[in-house]
Amino acid sequence: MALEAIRYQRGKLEILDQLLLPDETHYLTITDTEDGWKAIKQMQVRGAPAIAIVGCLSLAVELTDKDFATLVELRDFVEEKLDYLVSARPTAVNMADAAARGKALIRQLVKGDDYTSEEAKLLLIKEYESMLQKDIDVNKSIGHFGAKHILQHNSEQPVNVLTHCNTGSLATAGYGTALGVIRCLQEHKKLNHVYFTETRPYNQGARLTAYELVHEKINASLICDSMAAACMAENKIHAVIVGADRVVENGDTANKIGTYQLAIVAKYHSVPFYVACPRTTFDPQKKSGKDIHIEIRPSHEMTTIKGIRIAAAGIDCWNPAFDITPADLITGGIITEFGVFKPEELKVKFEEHEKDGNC
Ligand SMILES: CSC[C@@H](O)[C@@H](O)C(=O)COP(=O)(O)O
Repeated sequence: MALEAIRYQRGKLEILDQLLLPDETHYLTITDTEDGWKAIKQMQVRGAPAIAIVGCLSLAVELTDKDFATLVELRDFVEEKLDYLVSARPTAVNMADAAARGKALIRQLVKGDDYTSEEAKLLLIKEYESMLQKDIDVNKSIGHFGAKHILQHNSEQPVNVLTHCNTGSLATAGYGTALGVIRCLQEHKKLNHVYFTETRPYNQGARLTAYELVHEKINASLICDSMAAACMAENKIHAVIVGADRVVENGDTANKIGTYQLAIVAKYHSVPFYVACPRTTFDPQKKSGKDIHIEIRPSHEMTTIKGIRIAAAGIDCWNPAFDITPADLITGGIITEFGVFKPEELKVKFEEHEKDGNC
């Protein structure tokens, strides 16, 4: 059975508390945007697509039983809540993208003046509800294109891959991005072995990816982040595949801290380096990685594990949650729901699909 990280029915939202995994399976009830904001900030839900889905569905549940006297009142409420949700975690762009689309929809409904506030509210709720299935469909396309590309470059033989952080069912509505590619390779019996990093400091690899890989019975070995170079030197790795929190116009990519060093090591060992992400992770407003705001997380996420101190008391910490991988290190390509593209092609490719009404 697939892991269910987000449970939703109209007016009711529950998320699997990822801070308690793998030891405890506990679903947390989200009743409004304040609960949604807190769950995102504290990383009870994390991963760029899942952040956007939970943020938007937290607004959907808050709206369900709320009445608005006018369309303008509804619009002002929605816009304020969306801005609030975007502020929870600044680097991942998917929530900001969903907020911009939500605002555009509500403004269009207000302008047309064809709906009552109740009807407009319902349209927005339905839009956000559709994100769950859309995300799964998008991830399956990413999986398909990524697996196909990797196999074409490896004579269709089973491959060994290396991944970082958690990009699977827990980070999305289901299936996953980089982990979706791995899942697809496994489904086609073309996956030999997965090496994956523990992903310090918050151990999304050791806690969450390990949990998913065990659940899916995928052949895999956990490595410490510091073992990646030795792993590539000693084992034949056919591809490194990671997710993304924000890809900007020139293809520079923000992803979990440690991604940049993996890309450098991959280049040194001539291993193709892939980024797997949906269109909603692309931010054409920002020109290069230098323009991306990197979230700095609290020190205790480095100095303690489950409340137990592992670093000397009193030490200062620098704890950026993400780093930037320059486009020229993304040598395999960027795997999207529309195909695999070179980083510098991405903007044009997405514009073509937008024109065709696919985005
Ligand atoms: C499909 S998830 C893509 C990224 O969001 C993922 O690789 C990542 O960096 C997650 O970081 P996190 O800090 O756990 O939210």
